[in-house]
Amino acid sequence: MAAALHLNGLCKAFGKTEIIRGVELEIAKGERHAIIGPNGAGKSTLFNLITGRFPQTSGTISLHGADLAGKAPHEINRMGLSRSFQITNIFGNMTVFENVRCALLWSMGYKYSFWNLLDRSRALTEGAEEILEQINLTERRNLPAGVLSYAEQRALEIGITIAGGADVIMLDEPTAGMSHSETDYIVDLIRKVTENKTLVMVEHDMGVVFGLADYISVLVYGEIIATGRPEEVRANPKVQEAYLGEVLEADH
Ligand SMILES: Nc1ncnc2c1ncn2[C@@H]1O[C@H](COP(=O)(O)OP(=O)(O)OP(=O)(O)O)[C@@H](O)[C@H]1O
Repeated sequence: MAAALHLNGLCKAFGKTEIIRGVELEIAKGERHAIIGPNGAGKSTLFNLITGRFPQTSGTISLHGADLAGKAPHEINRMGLSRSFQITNIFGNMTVFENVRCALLWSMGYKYSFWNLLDRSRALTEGAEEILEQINLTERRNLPAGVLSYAEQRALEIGITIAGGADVIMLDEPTAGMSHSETDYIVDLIRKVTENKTLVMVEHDMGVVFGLADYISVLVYGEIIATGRPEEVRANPKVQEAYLGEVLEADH
């Protein structure tokens, strides 16, 4: 079976500066995979390459075996990959329910185009209600999204990301700026909504990474210096030296 995501010899240069330098990475279907590494290592760039925001300089990216070369972000989204943004994507004046419904309409509308209007409207409403339930926002459904707490807005953002049923979910620093209790809440939510899906996330909080990820890849200066199970990565001397030693010390 093809990997959910396969990066092969992936490179990206901005002008003469090589930012991603020959990344090889295979993420199996159903795996929760975290990409960690120091600031400026290229994690966001890697995300932007996978999601089609930047074209790669060389190498290939495949999603379930299909080459993504030349595909626009919305095409990649419709092939089953959905990402969240560090900066929130929410419409503050629209209700929580409308935000989710709108995301569903956008990402699934084309599949419904042959349905009649009433069935389509009913399916969208039911789909949005299901997502609200999953992200624990059913009771907040009629509030303008702008009045939700920060953690609730991030939960809504995750709901918007999973709307449309993508099976590869990419989250960029999902717990950035959160307190411990908010972080625990969002981690539980991510675990729940990514059940049976493939998760790729960039995250700086090592508690989150080690608690959630099945596999971790460490990106340093545009190269993956290690990939493995959390305990293998933690014990890897190269990783300790390049990144984790410092971060884990800072955490204590
Ligand atoms: N569009 C661009 N043009 C030129 N250089 C860029 C561009 N985008 C990113 N870079 C450079 O690429 C390098 C990697 O940046 P990137 O944001 O991918 O790192 P990161 O690992 O996500 O960092 P952080 O953890 O701080 O978010 C940085 O030196 C950055 O200045």
